[in-house]
Amino acid sequence: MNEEQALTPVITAGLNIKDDHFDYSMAELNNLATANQMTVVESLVQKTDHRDAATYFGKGKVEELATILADDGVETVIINDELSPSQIRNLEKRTKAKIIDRTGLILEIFANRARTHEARLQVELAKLQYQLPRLHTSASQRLDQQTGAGGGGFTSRGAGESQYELNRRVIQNRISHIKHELKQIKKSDQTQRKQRDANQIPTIALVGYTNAGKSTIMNQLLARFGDQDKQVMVKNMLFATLDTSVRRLVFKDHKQLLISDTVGFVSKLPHQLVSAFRSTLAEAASADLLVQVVDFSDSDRQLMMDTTQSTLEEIGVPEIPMVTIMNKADLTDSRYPFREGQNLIMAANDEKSIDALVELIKENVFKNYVTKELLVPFSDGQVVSELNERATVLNTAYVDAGTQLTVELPASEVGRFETYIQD
Ligand SMILES: Nc1nc2c(ncn2[C@@H]2O[C@H](COP(=O)(O)OP(=O)(O)OP(=O)(O)O)[C@@H](O)[C@H]2O)c(=O)[nH]1
Ligand SMILES: [Mg+2]
Repeated sequence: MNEEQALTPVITAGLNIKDDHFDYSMAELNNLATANQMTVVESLVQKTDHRDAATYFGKGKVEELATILADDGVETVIINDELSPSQIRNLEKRTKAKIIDRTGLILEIFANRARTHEARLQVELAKLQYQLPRLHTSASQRLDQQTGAGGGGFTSRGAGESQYELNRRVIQNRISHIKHELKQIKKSDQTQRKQRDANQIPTIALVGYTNAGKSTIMNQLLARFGDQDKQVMVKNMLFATLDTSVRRLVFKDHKQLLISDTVGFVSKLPHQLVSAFRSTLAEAASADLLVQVVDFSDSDRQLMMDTTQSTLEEIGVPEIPMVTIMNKADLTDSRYPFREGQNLIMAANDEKSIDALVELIKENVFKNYVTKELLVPFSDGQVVSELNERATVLNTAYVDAGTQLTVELPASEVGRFETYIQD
């Protein structure tokens, strides 16, 4: 992203209807705006007990908003909620500004940030689904049928079809086209995952609120146990990661696992994006262990953990064992690394913390491992190489009858080596 790009000045506005977390969600809205190359000039809040059906804010507040916009010379307003299409239209009419609701803003961030083909398709799909009910039906939108204007070039208008109907049809066609393409991608992803499952390498997934430090932790693990060249992007910004990256970690004892870094969650996730998340998080859904990363230095962390939990449920991630990492402890007074059952207080940039994290992960992922003594005749040399590759060989000795090994291996694998096991 071009850091030099000019920032768009905006005013953020919210309606507080007895919401205990209102200040938090307004602060988050401002961060979302910042993440979308905007600069928040002013924030406007109305405390009320209902939303106005026509203009969302009450009449007085709308006037106040229009005055502030004129005084500040700002032309864009971001609203902390999903508005109905007519509320957006009415507000635009009365304020003469461009109105973007929270959903629209998050969709814009995703659209600007998506990199892979799949992520781009997912975001386009979400945007089209958001646009569909927001198409204008007013008479002014009905263009002369002979001009064929605005038809997108690849479809022609049927007899008696209005511009509105045409736009609708173009969007619907595009939606089914994208859905089809996504299905194909999903199929090949599933094949890849099946292959990984067949390789029996356990997988873990980093999940949690946006900006908690998932990618930073991924990179620290890669630096020590993976491919240094395969680092992922870290940024102090909401939604730095949008695509899932899967990497391999190999520990000194030969045990290996696959780790995936995923998109972060945010409160009030637009429902149009839920399926985009579902597909991005398919890696998490099939993981053996979820590593929830929490920003321990944030006073709203409980809310973030609740959001993580409800988002995982919403996108249909099944009950998978989870450990919780209280990250960024260096910004708190807490002692770290500090382990408490399945929780760990740590800091991503602290070596001892990473050691403790690896220990916690290994305990959970490799818990069904057993240690066995094996005697492999020299004639079965390939078994020794297989064990060296796939199991943790703790000791090797050569005796007259063959190779004697002490190995640690998954209980599920024991059967395959039954004939060599000595007891
Ligand atoms: N002080 C401190 N900062 C951290 C720590 N871990 C991560 N950060 C910072 O927090 C910011 C966000 O880190 P990321 O790793 O990008 O967070 P993420 O969870 O991947 O965020 P998304 O990709 O947006 O979901 C960056 O500026 C990191 O340098 C930590 O333990 N201590
Ligand atoms: Mg990230």
